[in-house]
Amino acid sequence: MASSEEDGAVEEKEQHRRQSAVAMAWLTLYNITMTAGWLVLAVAMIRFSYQKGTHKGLYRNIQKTLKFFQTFALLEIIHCAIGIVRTSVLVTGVQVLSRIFMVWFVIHSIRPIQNEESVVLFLVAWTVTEITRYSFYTFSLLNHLPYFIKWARYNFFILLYPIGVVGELLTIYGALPFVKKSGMYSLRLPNKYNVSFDYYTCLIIAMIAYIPLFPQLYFHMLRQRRKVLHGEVMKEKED
Ligand SMILES: CCCCCCCCCCCCC[C@@H](O)CC(=O)SCCNC(=O)CCNC(=O)[C@H](O)C(C)(C)COP(=O)(O)OP(=O)(O)OC[C@H]1O[C@@H](n2cnc3c(N)ncnc32)[C@H](O)[C@@H]1OP(=O)(O)O
Repeated sequence: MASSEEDGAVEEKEQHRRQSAVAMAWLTLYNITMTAGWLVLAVAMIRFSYQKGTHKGLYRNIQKTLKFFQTFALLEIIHCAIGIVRTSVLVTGVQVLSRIFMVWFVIHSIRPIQNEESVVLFLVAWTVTEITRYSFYTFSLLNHLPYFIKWARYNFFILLYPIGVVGELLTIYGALPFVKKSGMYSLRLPNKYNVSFDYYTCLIIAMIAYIPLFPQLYFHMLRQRRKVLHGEVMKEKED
């Protein structure tokens, strides 16, 4: 009896070990792919600016790569939900979904704003952040993390986060007149479903949502920074 219980425990441990190995292999592959994707985007942005000397047309030039890799990041919510990554589903969900919203429901959908300077602002902030973040995860998983990458991961965001947010908010703000004029994605009464939806109001609500949500993400990163760079033990994780 005791022996069959021991066998069960050994079997369970072995299964757990195999599952973590698969998860680690998948995360390494995922992070390498994402680092490469955002690097391709950075090179394309630099090359475009160098050749054309203007930001006009930049978004159209890089849009396919941006859409692909930012949409692929939806997997991060799944990584948290299934527990292969020790991060809150809520924090990751807000971060990833707000980006998806920007990419598909703002820049992709509202063409007249694609050449705004504010788009460049958040594109640069996102790109530098993601190259640093995914290379940080990759090197950490490979147990060869250069200090510079670790430092960059937990310092760059201090400036890049506000820059990205300002870029996003200015872009949404710039889109409002076009949305109002075109009535896009809106449903007016009367209609056969008997419901109304106003995309213009939805965009204003999204902008207001930054006020409570962005500080949560920023303070989360500041806590991570204290933990990783200064070795402080956080109450959050102990609980
Ligand atoms: C749907 C309608 C929406 C309407 C709008 C609502 C408004 C919302 C406002 C939101 C504002 C967002 C603005 C934003 O888009 C602007 C920008 O991004 S600008 C550029 C600057 N940005 C940043 O710096 C982003 C920083 N954010 C992040 O890093 C993450 O997204 C975040 C989830 C916030 C934090 O990351 P995390 O908690 O994962 O921190 P760590 O990196 O320290 O990792 C914690 C542990 O998890 C392990 N981990 C995580 N991911 C991976 C992975 N892919 N592979 C391997 N391991 C991973 C990591 O190693 C840590 O492990 P451990 O604790 O064991 O060390």
